[in-house]
Parts: sequence; structure tokens; C-alpha cells
Amino acid sequence: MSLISGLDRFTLCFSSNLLSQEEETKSWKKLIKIAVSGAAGMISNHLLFKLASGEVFGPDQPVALKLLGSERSIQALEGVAMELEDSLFPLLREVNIGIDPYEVFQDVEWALLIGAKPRGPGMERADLLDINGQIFAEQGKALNAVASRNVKVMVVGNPCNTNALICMKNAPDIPAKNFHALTRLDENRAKCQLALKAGVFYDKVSNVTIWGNHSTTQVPDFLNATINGLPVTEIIKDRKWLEEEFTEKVQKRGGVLIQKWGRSSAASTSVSIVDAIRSLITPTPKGDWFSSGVYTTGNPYGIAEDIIFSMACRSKGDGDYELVKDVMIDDFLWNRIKKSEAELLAEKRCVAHLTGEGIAVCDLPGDTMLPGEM
Ligand SMILES: NC(=O)c1ccc[n+]([C@@H]2O[C@H](COP(=O)([O-])OP(=O)(O)OC[C@H]3O[C@@H](n4cnc5c(N)ncnc54)[C@H](O)[C@@H]3O)[C@@H](O)[C@H]2O)c1
Repeated sequence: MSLISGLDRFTLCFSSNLLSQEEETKSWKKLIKIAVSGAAGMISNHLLFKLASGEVFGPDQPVALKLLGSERSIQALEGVAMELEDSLFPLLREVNIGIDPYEVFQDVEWALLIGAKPRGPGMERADLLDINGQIFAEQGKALNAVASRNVKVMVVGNPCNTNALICMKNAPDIPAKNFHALTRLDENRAKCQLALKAGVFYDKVSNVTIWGNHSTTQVPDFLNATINGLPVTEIIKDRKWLEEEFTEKVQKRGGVLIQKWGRSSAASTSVSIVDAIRSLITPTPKGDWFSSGVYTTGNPYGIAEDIIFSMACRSKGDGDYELVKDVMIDDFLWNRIKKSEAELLAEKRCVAHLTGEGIAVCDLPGDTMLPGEM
């Protein structure tokens, strides 16, 4: 029996394979439904197999994967579904494919929104915000209509902070706290650079925050970061390197990778999506935290309200998070945070027509780019 089901016109086979009662063992948890958009894309090609293998939600957690593609990618989506089926993952109980978010998002508990249009040659950043914003407005409405009332939404498709804001604004019945923009890849990159500079293994680096937008204005925070429990600034004494080289390396890492590899980071992005999900479903180690782009309203730092901004989060492992209060913010950090904030406020004005906040005005700062752009 095939696991795959989908829309009539695209379906490989119609029988889905919901767990029958006799198949359910007592040690298995209740099936969770996970939607992945852009499922035929490069990032998903890594991520889906991690989700199906149990690496993300655990070895006793059966999953249903609901794959959302675009009209153009539907053939590829069928191919991805076939590969998933051929992998014989014991935990993968159901695969649905489709191009209608109202069908695909039905009852989902997680929505990993990766699908987006890339910035074409000569395309203004404002056009990209508009084209992708429309996708996320529609997907927000669909989540609002049919997803689980406590669905956790992780927006990866760029520009991810503002796309997450648009999605959230179009889903008023889902808690604003449930929306995340992925900045975990940036955090991982920052940890890697600090570990290399200090000559220690990655796992010795903790408390690294990425503040702000997933763009070249992002602020990798070395002030609060620690290595072996000591402030990074005590281990790496070269302040100029920290302020200039480290910061720029993290901000532009994606672009450098594209130059070398010829395509955007997909494997490491999928790893960081796994990290981001696991950070929400497992308790954060004592004293540590993780970065995620989350809703700023009520934040303790004085960052402008009503935007999606990457900040320091801690979780009890219940899917929810709280913002970390005990962080230091000096003038250097604050000035940079304000620049990223200004960029996100400008992006927000530029998509006002998609968030129900009136007429869009696009006065985007000229010098900012997605990390993948040079
Ligand atoms: N936040 C991050 O850290 C981060 C890192 C890397 C990439 N990204 C972003 O992730 C996105 C996807 O990257 P990729 O390398 O997988 O791209 P990709 O081009 O390989 O895949 C994107 C897929 O999305 C599909 N798609 C387009 N519109 C869609 C829609 N409305 N609904 C569903 N699917 C749709 C496309 O057909 C394509 O298959 C890009 O926007 C990229 O910039 C974000």
C-alpha cells in the first residue's frame, strides 16, 4: 500500500496509510502532522528525510508529511514523495502532496514554510517582498482556516522575518507567539566562527544570539556569548576581529557560500531547521539559549513592537518559548540592533497592503541584502 496521497490530477496512488489500531504500539506517540512548503526544493530535499527518519521528533514519534508545492513543481513533488516512500521509514505513516494550502494545512501541528520565489535578475527588493509576501499572506489565511489551533509555524522562505509577520497577521486566530523566522543557521555560523577563532570545538560555544533581521543587517552577539562558560571577550581578546571580521563573516557567509558552491546553502539550512524545532521541543540546557525570529510585542529589550525580530529564547520543551531577560546590551550592540530594526520597520511599511495596515510605502534602506546576496 502506498503512503502517498494527493490531488486527483497529480496523484501517484490514492491510498493513504493512516496507522491502523492494531499497528499502533503502546510505546508510540500519537501521529503528528507536519506541513512543508517548497517541498520539491533544495532545502526540503534534505529536511524531509530527517523528519521522516525520526531525527527531529524522536524515534517513537510517527509522522505524517504534508507537502505543499507550486503548480510548476508538482512533478518534482511526486518524485520527492516517491523517494520518501522508497526509503521505508518506519515512522513515516502518511505522505500527502498538493498545491492548495487549504488542503495541505488541514490539522497540521507544524508548518515549515520554505517555498518562496528567488530574487530574479534586476528584481527590486520591494518586488521580492511583494511577490513572496502574497504567498505568505495566502498561507497565513489557510493556516488560520484549517490548521491546528496551536500550530507552530517556522518561516524559512526569504525575506523570512517579514514573510513571517505577513503570515502571522493573516492568521489572527493562531497565537502570534507561534510564528518563527529561521535565524538558527546564522547562529550556527556564528558559533562555528567563534570556535574556529578560539581553537575549541563547537560545543564549547554557547549563549550566541543573532539579533534582528535574517539579512546583512543581522547582529551576531559576541558580548553575551560564552566559550567554556567564560565570556567570549575574555577568550578572544581581539575586539577589532569581533566587531568587524566576525560580524561581517557571519552576515555574508551565505553569499560567500553561493560564490563557491554555485547555489544557496541547503544542507546546513535543513540542519538548522532541525536544530530550531528541537530547541522548541526539548528543554533548553540550563543557562543557555537559542535564537529565533519571533514577535517583538512585549519584548524586554526596548526593540520596536509588532515586528518579527531574532532574539534570545529559552524553551521548556513544550513547543513554546520565553525571551531571555538577563542579557547585556552595550552601545555597540544597540546601534547595530537599531539598524536591523529600522530595516524591518521599512520592510513592514512596504508590505502594509498584505498585513491589513493600509497602503504600502517602500522606503527600504539601499544597502541591505539577504545573506545569500552579494
Ligand atoms: N532563513 C534562512 O536561514 C534561509 C537559508 C537558506 C535559504 N533560505 C530561503 O529558503 C527558500 C527556499 O530555498 P531553496 O534553496 O529550497 O529554494 P528552491 O528554489 O530549491 O526551492 C523552493 C521551492 O519552493 C517552491 N515554491 C515556490 N512558490 C511556492 C508556493 N507558493 N508554495 C509552495 N511552494 C512554492 C518552488 O517551486 C521550489 O520547488 C528561499 O527563499 C531561500 O532564500 C532561507
